[in-house]
Amino acid sequence: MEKIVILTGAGISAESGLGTFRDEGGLWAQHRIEDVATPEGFARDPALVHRFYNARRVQAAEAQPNAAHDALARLQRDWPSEVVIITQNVDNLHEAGGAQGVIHMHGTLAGALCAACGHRWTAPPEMAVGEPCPACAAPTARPDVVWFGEMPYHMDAIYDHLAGASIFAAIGTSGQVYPAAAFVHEAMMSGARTVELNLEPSTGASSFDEVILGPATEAVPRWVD
Ligand SMILES: CC(C)NC(=O)[C@H](Cc1c[nH]c2ccccc12)NC(=O)[C@H](CCCC/N=C(/NCCC(=O)O)S[C@H]1O[C@H](COP(=O)(O)OP(=O)(O)OC[C@H]2O[C@@H](n3cnc4c(N)ncnc43)[C@H](O)[C@@H]2O)[C@@H](O)[C@H]1O)NC(=O)OCc1ccccc1
Repeated sequence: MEKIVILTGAGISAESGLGTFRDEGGLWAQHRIEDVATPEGFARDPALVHRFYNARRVQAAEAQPNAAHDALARLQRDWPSEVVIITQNVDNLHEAGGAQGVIHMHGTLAGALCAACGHRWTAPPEMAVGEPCPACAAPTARPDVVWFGEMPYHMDAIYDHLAGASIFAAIGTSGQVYPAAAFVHEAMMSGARTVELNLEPSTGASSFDEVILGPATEAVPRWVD
């Protein structure tokens, strides 16, 4: 039976009230990537970075999954074969929508990470500079997210899933950040049928067999059902 692999981006959470990165007034319009989403930025000004992620953590905690998240969870339940969801998003709206085993390749807002010993724990709503690690007590707690220049999480598992995909779908992503933006090529190489669902054609739209345009809360349930 056909294995489905799905990659999601900020666009799937936009209608849940979580800003995307590159759209008008998006996160990157308000903040310089270099300052808030790089290890160098964190070393330079950890207070600024914690403020950025604390605000997003509080916002994400109040957000509700939308019809697109729900539809993917339903597909996972009803499809007779494996449906794998890989997300670039650091919110947990897929899980809140009922999805299982979601692969967070860029980490999660809900997690804290010790930059000294690698210990992970549940992040408090507001992380503070110098927060001690519960394992080694080093004052080097950081958000458990993948910053630019850092290796994304679960890459081996992701490449295995892409190699076995019969259907690859990219939903709500602009296709501008790597290695996620290259997953469509990995999937095509293993003979998968590829479809993009987005508000507008992404940077990599021409690489897909099919492009379905529209808001995720309309396009995704229609594609699933
Ligand atoms: C800017 C870009 C050129 N730079 C990179 O890609 C860099 C460098 C790089 C690596 N390889 C390259 C090759 C070429 C060029 C550059 C590179 N990549 C890295 O540094 C990565 C690490 C990148 C991760 C950075 N962290 C993020 N997030 C976590 C933190 C945080 O969230 O704060 S990235 C962050 O931005 C990206 C945003 O993209 P989208 O989610 O697509 O969001 P965007 O706003 O752009 O687009 C939204 C889309 O939705 C649509 N939309 C809007 N509303 C709706 C709606 N309602 N319905 C449907 N669609 C909608 C819009 O039309 C739009 O198309 C996401 O990945 C998101 O996680 N690490 C790495 O490469 O390690 C080595 C390596 C290499 C190979 C293999 C293994 C390792």
